[in-house]
Amino acid sequence: MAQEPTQKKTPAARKSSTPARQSASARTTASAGQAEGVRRVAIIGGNRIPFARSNTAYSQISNQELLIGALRGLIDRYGLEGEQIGEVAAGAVIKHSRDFNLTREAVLGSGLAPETPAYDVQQACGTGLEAAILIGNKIALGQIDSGIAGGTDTTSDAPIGVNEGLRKILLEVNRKKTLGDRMKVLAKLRPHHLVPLIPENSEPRTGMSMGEHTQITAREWNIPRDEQDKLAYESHQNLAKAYDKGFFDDLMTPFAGLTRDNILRADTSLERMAQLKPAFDRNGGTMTAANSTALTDGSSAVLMASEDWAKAHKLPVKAYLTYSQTAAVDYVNKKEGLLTAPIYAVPQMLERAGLSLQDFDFYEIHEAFAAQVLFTLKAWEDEEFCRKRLGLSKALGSIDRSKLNVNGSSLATGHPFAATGGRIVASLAKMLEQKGSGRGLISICAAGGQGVTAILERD
Ligand SMILES: CC(=O)SCCNC(=O)CCNC(=O)[C@H](O)C(C)(C)COP(=O)(O)OP(=O)(O)OC[C@H]1O[C@@H](n2cnc3c(N)ncnc32)[C@H](O)[C@@H]1OP(=O)(O)O
Repeated sequence: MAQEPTQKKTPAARKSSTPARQSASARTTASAGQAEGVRRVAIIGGNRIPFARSNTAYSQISNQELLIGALRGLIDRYGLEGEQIGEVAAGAVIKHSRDFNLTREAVLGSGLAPETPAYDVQQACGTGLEAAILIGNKIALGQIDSGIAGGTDTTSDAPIGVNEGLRKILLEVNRKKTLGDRMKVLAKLRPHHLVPLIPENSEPRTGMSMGEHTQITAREWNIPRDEQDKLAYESHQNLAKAYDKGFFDDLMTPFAGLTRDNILRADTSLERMAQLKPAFDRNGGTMTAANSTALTDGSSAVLMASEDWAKAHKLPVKAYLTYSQTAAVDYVNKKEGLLTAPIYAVPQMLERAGLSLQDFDFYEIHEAFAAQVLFTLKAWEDEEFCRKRLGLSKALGSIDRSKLNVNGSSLATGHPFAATGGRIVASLAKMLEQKGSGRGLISICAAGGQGVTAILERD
């Protein structure tokens, strides 16, 4: 990497400069060395609806209905009909202005007790995981005993805004009291005012899409096309196998005629993938429709609780949320890679947990793009980068790739932005339950140069 170091602080210096964040976000709760008065945060289980390629099965369905779909399945699975839950935190990355508190509206339509408080969270693609961390911290501190974290997104039903000129005219019309005055304002209307504002998948400060940003970082890290295609291919194979062995039977409820993610291509081949044209840079770009996530509609929800609440409800605990960490990079002035923040968040979290990168049974690295996963792993293997940029004494090292995204990830499931965190938390908790004990790492990159990471454990 040619860029200048941006994080020169030693881990100790970092620690003293952000005391409040450490206590609140780093240690949600833990089995060992647990702070007094901090409770363990149990993951009871999750539910999602099958994810759908945009403009397919859910094209006529709103975000609110999608979120209700995930909540309904969770309510049925865990006997929560009419139950008052401590809090529900969820969100959508793209929502209509009418959905000012989308989560509350979804709760009112879900079958949970109407006295259940609910609110929206927004942390781009990290929304679902951030919601789980929020709920987890409140459970850990004894502020609530149970909670649901979730997320939903639909790019099929994306809001279309009126352009600035028309908006100003309409507001002015609204302020006028007489018909005559209103007509005078309306007379200012010109054809160009009718051009709509279509939502864009681009960063407001650069005007570049996430794919364009990521293609630049992929090039800086020399991530070959065939490695990206292979990762995408394996994601599809792993997801197909997970369906075949019934992994999703108690993690998913059919919705609007779908019983499986319809982005999954169990029959794709590396040869077919190799033929695809670059999607974000025609001049030698390595990222394509196959090794990038497709635009997706879907939702997810995860039930979390204190151990006492779980016991009282006779609900077994699948895993515990023990650590979390968010980080951000300066992709505007320092030109750091837009989706590189998890590269920083993970070592900070590991340091606090007293763990190494190799101390995990499962790695769930959200596949925003295959290249993002690959440059994240490459950065952790790069001694110079780890010393200069992460303030470490040596490289974090490699992971055992057979433990990575073993039941498929976003390239195969799709990525309805805010729903991805809930999908991953629920799947990982189940993987730990199936294994009997162990530890899993979650890493999610997000727009705005941010990253949200967490650790789940089962003892
Ligand atoms: C923090 C974050 O998470 S950032 C990530 C946020 N998400 C994004 O930015 C979304 C990025 N993705 C996109 O913008 C779009 O999906 C794009 C631009 C990559 C591709 O869009 P499209 O060109 O509309 O994709 P489309 O589905 O039509 O696929 C194009 C071709 O690839 C083929 N294809 C797609 N996936 C595969 C696959 N796995 N195997 C084989 N062929 C495939 C399709 O069949 C299609 O072929 P055709 O042209 O012969 O019909």
